[in-house]
Amino acid sequence: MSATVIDGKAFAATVRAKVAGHVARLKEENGITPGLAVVLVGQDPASQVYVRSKGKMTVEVGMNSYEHKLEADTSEAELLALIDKLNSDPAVHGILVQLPLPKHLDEDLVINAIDPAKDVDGFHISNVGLLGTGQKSMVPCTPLGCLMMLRDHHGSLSGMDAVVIGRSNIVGKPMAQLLLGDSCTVTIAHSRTKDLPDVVRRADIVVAAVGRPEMVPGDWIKPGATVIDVGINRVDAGDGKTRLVGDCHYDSCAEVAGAITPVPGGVGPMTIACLLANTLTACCRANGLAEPEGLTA
Ligand SMILES: NC(=O)C1=CN([C@@H]2O[C@H](COP(=O)(O)OP(=O)(O)OC[C@H]3O[C@@H](n4cnc5c(N)ncnc54)[C@H](OP(=O)(O)O)[C@@H]3O)[C@@H](O)[C@H]2O)C=CC1
Ligand SMILES: Nc1nc(=O)c2c([nH]1)NC[C@@H]1CN(c3ccc(C(=O)N[C@@H](CCC(=O)O)C(=O)O)cc3)C=[N+]21
Repeated sequence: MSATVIDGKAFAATVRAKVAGHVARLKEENGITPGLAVVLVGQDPASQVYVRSKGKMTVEVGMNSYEHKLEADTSEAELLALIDKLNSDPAVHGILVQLPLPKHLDEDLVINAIDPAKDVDGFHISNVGLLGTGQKSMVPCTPLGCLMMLRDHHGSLSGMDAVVIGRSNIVGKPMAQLLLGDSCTVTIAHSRTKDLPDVVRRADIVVAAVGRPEMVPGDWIKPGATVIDVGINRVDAGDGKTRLVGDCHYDSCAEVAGAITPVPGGVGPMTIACLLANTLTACCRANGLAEPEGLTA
């Protein structure tokens, strides 16, 4: 069998076009322009690339983008003061603090200082709790993007066996909550899981969010299963250059799977599209306007 390739790049473009349509209407009918503030602390090159591409796409869909680049040695008090300012700025509807933060800053403290209504990453404890109890919340972008692709491919996910490999707060745990919300039977695997290959072999849906290049081989995949590869790993390409690979071994998984997301061009672009969708949703909620349909979980 040769898997259907789920084209995240193309799907993300349709999500952004939908967002852009709503933004245009918000401007015209309500005189409101959604605004997204991205805060980057330090000079990590990979983070700088992401922040630049987020800013570019924010502007492309018609929103205002506010970038705040702080020195690596910024104090916690300075960062908290900036978040305070953004929390009370009515032009800012979404706030994203790029992770990871430099070691001297307490990530939990910083994230929980963001107004939950503006927490477009969905990392604030209030949003985590709302998601866990099935209430309206801000849903983390990467898992939301994965869910959108799964729903689009399968229609209903009800009753499917799903295995999420990875239990991080930003991907694995919220992904498991969303799959449970769609009535999958969910297993969360991690570094202490016994017989990981056997666990993965039971799954109709495999979401890999580990951070280990090409860790999941094709012979772990149940024939016909759907593989969502969240991993973004930069590896040596041999010729002095580097290339991106996922957490799944693409060629061998694609031979057995029914459907698979590529890296690059899979989950990554959907993450950014969902960030813009969340910013639009936050803006609508802040202004008491109807939320766009199909852009939240
Ligand atoms: N496409 C996108 O938009 C995004 C991609 N990513 C990528 O997704 C990947 C995961 O990110 P993130 O969740 O932040 O990573 P973390 O490092 O926070 O979590 C990794 C998880 O994988 C588990 N793990 C590690 N080794 C193994 C193993 N050998 N077998 C089974 N489980 C293992 C860990 O288990 P334990 O808890 O026991 O240590 C942990 O739960 C990375 O490649 C990252 O770059 C992340 C965010 C967005
Ligand atoms: N507060 C916070 N929120 C995040 O959502 C967040 C974060 N911090 N820190 C870092 C991770 C990583 N992440 C990615 C987003 C897009 C791509 C993406 O668009 N990737 C392209 C390739 C990009 C390239 O070529 O490097 C693709 O997969 O096709 C990847 C990774 C968001 N993260």
